[in-house]
Amino acid sequence: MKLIEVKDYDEMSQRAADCIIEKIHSTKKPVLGLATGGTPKGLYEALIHDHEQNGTSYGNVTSFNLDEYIGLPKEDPNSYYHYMESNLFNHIDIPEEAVHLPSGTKEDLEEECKDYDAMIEKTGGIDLQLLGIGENGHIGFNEPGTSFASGTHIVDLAQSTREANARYFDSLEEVPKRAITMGIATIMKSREIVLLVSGKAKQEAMKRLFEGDITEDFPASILNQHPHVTVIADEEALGLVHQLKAIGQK
Ligand SMILES: O=P(O)(O)OC[C@H]1O[C@](O)(CO)[C@@H](O)[C@@H]1O
Repeated sequence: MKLIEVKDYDEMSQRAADCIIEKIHSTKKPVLGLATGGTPKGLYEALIHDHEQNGTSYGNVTSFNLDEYIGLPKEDPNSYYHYMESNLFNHIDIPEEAVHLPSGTKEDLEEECKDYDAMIEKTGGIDLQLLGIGENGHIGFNEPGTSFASGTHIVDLAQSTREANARYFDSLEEVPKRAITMGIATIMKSREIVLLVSGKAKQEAMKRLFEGDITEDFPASILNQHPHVTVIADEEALGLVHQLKAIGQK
């Protein structure tokens, strides 16, 4: 894994935007894997700014999001579909038919999982997958214990994940208990992965990631086996990693 150490959230967002813009310019029909959560919001703002100022076009881009809550329709303000529209898609020129999120409202969710993986394959696979990380090491909504062989699937959300995401809802009770997520194997098939990490709350997760033990108890650890991962992390997130290095150098 390549590590880019940055000062703070804003620098992380700009560096990540640069990676994506470069990918769009250098790829004929770029396929982007996109993420939600608090972490990529600044990156999306930077992409919108660049689109407005420099005219970077998303006319040839196809996107696949990592995950969606089960039971929330697209219009729900807490659905990830709504998040993507308001934080990115409504402000760039990506064609409506080119954006994909797994649906959490289909009657046959098992079929939706299979269709989602098939659709990614059909477009030729993901060129660049953006990831955030949960404090427990989840990527997408793949909670600890998820099989590394998993394709897109339905998950029961960990209580800690529901609590962390309750800040976006009126109450914890309103946070859905299940989600549909790209699996670990789906994510690992991406040709390139960019993991964004910011803030003190992610220190422990960064320490575990860079310690390098690969275990399903810590889903992000599998990234150590991917040939092309860039981690863009800020000083706060790297606090414990720096301490580890300092101890190793003594
Ligand atoms: O970016 P945040 O809000 O810290 O969330 C981290 C991770 O948790 C999720 O929001 C899921 O809980 C992911 O989408 C994200 O990558």
